[in-house]
Amino acid sequence: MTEKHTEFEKERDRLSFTKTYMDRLITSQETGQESLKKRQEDTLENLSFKDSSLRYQEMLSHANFMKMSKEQLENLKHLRNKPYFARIDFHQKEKPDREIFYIGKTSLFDRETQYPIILDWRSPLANVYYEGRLGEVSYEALGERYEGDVSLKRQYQIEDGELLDYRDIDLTTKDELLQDSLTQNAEKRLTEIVSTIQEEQNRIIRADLRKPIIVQGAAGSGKTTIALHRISYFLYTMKEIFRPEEMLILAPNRLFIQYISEVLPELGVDRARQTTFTDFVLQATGIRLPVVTQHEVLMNAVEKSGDRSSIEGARMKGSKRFKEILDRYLQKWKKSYKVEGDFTLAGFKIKSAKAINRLFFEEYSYFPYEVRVQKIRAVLQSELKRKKKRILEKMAAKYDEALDDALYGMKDAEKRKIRVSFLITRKEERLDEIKKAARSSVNRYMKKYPEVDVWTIYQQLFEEETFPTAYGDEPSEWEQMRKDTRKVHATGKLCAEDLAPLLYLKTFITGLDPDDRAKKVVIDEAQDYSFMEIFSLRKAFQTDLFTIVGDLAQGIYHYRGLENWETLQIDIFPTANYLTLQKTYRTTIEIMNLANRLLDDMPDALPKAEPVVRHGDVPTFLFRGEYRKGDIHELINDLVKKGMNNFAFVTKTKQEAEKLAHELPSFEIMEENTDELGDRVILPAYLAKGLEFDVVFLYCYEHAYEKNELDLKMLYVAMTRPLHRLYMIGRQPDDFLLTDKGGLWTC
Ligand SMILES: Nc1ncnc2c1ncn2[C@@H]1O[C@H](COP(=O)(O)OP(=O)(O)OP(=O)(O)O)[C@@H](O)[C@H]1O
Repeated sequence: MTEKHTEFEKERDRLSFTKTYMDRLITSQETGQESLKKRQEDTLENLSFKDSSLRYQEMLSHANFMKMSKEQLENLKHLRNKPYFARIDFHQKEKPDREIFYIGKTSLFDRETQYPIILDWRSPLANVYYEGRLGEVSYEALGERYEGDVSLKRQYQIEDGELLDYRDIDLTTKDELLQDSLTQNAEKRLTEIVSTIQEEQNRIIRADLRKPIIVQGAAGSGKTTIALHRISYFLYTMKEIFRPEEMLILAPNRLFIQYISEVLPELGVDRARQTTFTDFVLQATGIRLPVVTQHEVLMNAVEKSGDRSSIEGARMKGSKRFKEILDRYLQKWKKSYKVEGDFTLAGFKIKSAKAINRLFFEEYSYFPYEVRVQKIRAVLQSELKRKKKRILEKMAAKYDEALDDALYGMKDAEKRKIRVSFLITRKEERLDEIKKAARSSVNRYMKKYPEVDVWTIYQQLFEEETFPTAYGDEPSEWEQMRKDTRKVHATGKLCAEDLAPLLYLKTFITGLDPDDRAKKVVIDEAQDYSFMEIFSLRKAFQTDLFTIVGDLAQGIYHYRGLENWETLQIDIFPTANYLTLQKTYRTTIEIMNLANRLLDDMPDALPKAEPVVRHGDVPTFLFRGEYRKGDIHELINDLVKKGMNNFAFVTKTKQEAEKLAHELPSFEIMEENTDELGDRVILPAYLAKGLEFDVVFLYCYEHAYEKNELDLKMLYVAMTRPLHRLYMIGRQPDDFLLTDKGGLWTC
């Protein structure tokens, strides 16, 4: 018997032991659940309306427990088919022996000895598997540093609970598991990659969780995937402090949310909130108006080239300069909260205007204006309550004194009678008046504060008289932007670039509702965010826990988006860790080489993406005139036979996508709000961002790509979408900036 064979047997035994242990757990959990269910049914049957709330609470906690163990049970059953994917042999310095640890998606402990049968991939010790190779290593857990020696790293191929193969990784072997996983098709959209996380990716997932992180990563380098794995790691490490619902994932569009949704449960983060920046701000501000999207602005500029005003407007409203304008406007608006006149009751001072203003402008200065107002209301109410009694007593005493004077000081009986009766009635009336006034005095006083509606306040900023006071000595193009904004607002719409300022004003004026708050935020495709957007999010959530991932080479909204990451580091997240991802996993060397050439013509000096060694067919140009519909279908059928599952036609503009949809009825056109990504789709390049397909056809009808920054970036996005094949169908190679170099069409 060979050594490998004996070892294989041992591994098979180990897998069988793990599965048996899991089976026993599953059976005991199922029995436990049955008895819990029975108990619940009994309680329900015997429950009457007279039962105490304690009984109901007991039932509720049973139900919660059942839910929890049901989830655990489902997890266990799911894991049983692939309990672990790797093993490390680790000899910790202080310990006498080497220990073997199996690493899987979640941990499993021996109930009696508490020894880990499986280690969670997110556990500190598992880091040793992802970091570096064999030999001396160290890891940190609960603030302690442990050192030791890794003598073996082994990867397993397990399917349906059966061990198919294993491979040992040493200094020379390449990661075969990774190679295997990359040759698969995009049948399941985005997947979890816990078994093949690479060293540079692991560093991002596990980078200091208390600090913000900014990641510049090439197309296909795993930014989206890594950001989601980082949430999973975050929740695992910080489970005592954070709940999944407190995480917010901001995606570029709804299509993308649907695209990532499959991987979230796999990583145990499906309860994290996922939305787009637009939807989030509309929800947080309660504004229900249609938005002129940035795609519309972009398409307007692309399709009707020449109209630059909306692009210019977007650039201004996304800038740091605009934040300063808003700050000035807020300062001015804040002044309207200064009250004049003391808060009194029946002429008695309850609180002076000076003291009230001090509360607003000094003591409560950390709160949004409206929260300060509510706090002042509460203070006035409580002071009124405290002082009202004394005022009534004083008033009653004043009348009683007058009564005494009348009773004992007036000699004329008739006059005395009239005076006494008047004073008694007046006293009652006056006391009633004061009590009545007390009921409404706070409300009346609070009317001194301005009425707020963030949308109205924002619109007022663009009024002819208001704007100059906020924008100071800006050049005249700001005046054009002001007029353009007014025009859009007059149609009952708002521009995409209005959202960040609205969120900013909302944060300072009213603050976010508790339901809208988040404690950790992930921003994907961050290159397309403007300074104002990221700044407003940082202010709104008042946390530094941001994971920001993006690729400047894909910044198709560069006119409004971030030009570089330093701006974020300097002005928004000074403590941020900045990391890069250069290796790219999605596509083949041939496709990436072609796409990489576009980077040479881009204004920013961006490093080229390094494809992980995977070869494929050379990208092909097809003349549209010669290539008819029938040919395309034939080509697709051929590719299906070769195992390709999903296909996308990517156009430069939306108009072209619509035209093509008429020609290819078996393909579905994708819109911003489409929430299901099909297997045969047509979409413009800006919507393809972040997505991937087995095969991509770049299609040009009449809108060819030109050598300007926007087109280069759109083409780069489009070219980096395929996993396996790239075709370009157009009138001429130049439509895709291709030139003939030695018989090969290249960019
Ligand atoms: N370590 C890995 N193991 C296996 N597959 C990986 C790994 N890293 C990334 N991938 C795969 O590479 C592809 C690209 O990943 P992802 O979409 O996260 O990249 P991205 O950087 O966000 O891309 P883009 O910026 O182009 O949208 C996905 O199919 C992902 O599953």
